[in-house]
Amino acid sequence: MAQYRIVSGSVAVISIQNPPVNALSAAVRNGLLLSVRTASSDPLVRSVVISGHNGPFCGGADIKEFGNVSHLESGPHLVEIFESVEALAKPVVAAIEGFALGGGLELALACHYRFGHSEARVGLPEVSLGLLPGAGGSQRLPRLLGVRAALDMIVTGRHVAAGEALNLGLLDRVTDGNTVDAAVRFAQSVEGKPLDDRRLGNRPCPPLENIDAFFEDALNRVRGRARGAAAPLACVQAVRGAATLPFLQGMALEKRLVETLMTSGQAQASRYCFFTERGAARWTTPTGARWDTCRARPISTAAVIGIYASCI
Ligand SMILES: CC/C=C\C=C\CC(=O)SCCNC(=O)CCNC(=O)[C@H](O)C(C)(C)COP(=O)(O)OP(=O)(O)OC[C@H]1O[C@@H](n2cnc3c(N)ncnc32)[C@H](O)[C@@H]1OP(=O)(O)O
Repeated sequence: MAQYRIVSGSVAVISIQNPPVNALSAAVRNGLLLSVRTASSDPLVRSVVISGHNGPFCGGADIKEFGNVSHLESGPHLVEIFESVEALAKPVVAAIEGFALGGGLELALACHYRFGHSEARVGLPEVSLGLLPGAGGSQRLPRLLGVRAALDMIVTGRHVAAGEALNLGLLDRVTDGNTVDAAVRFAQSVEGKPLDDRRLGNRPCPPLENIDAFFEDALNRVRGRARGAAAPLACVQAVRGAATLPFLQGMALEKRLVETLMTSGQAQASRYCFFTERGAARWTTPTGARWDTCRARPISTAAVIGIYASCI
């Protein structure tokens, strides 16, 4: 779901509500697109803030829906939602608390401004799921950060802390206080200002010297580390597309690459690992004891069982 409310007379606050990580399930995607359209058509609304309900901004696409066509198709595609956000004629500010990961960061990249809490972290960890950021992230991030920093984030999938994200230019501002309140005040201050420069889809990628050699080297390094994994190589190809193609052609390349990865055995196995690891952490004995709640019993006597064979 997405909650929609108007604050301070002119700011629409859209809040993603899907605990525990505010993943972008079909219901959230439907709510988000409807809210964006409502904000667009309401003449009283002059700016928009997107946040996560009760803490985290968004943990990304709903991984449970992957491989389930009927779930995926019961909501709009992320690419369509993010295009509507970016195209909105009113400033949109992402208010990031907790984390913005995968599709969550891709949503923030479609916003015109990004505010983060000082303890928030952001990242595009799709590669760990055998995927690439397939909702515009592979095309928008290089346009914002430049190829080197974007490629590093996309190929490693690492989580970046707010301070580093601010230095990289990924976040526009960081606050220790209430992120939504700060974002609302800022949104009001930029109402009516031009937005063209703020739309990453409109920007060219910052130029890079010796582009062919750079990507050849990147592919070789990734090939050496990837041990047969397809996703890291596809990530390099997609970022190369961002550096060399117009935005829409880059988006088409990203789509082709992610569609191939999504049905691969490697992606299916990675999803299985994701949920199994979390299941293992919840495992209990039949009495309900868990690794983190039980205590070792004291040992008072011990015996050694076995055969001792000495060499003569
Ligand atoms: C269609 C376009 C093509 C591709 C686009 C892909 C874009 C994507 O967004 S892919 C997903 C990218 N996101 C991630 O990889 C984030 C995965 N999640 C995490 O790393 C962590 O869960 C966390 C968000 C950092 C939170 O960690 P923690 O607080 O330690 O909680 P957990 O125990 O890990 O998770 C709690 C609970 O939430 C479930 N969950 C987490 N993330 C997702 C998700 N993205 N979708 C669905 N469910 C998610 C997790 O399984 C746990 O639930 P259990 O019932 O306990 O398993």
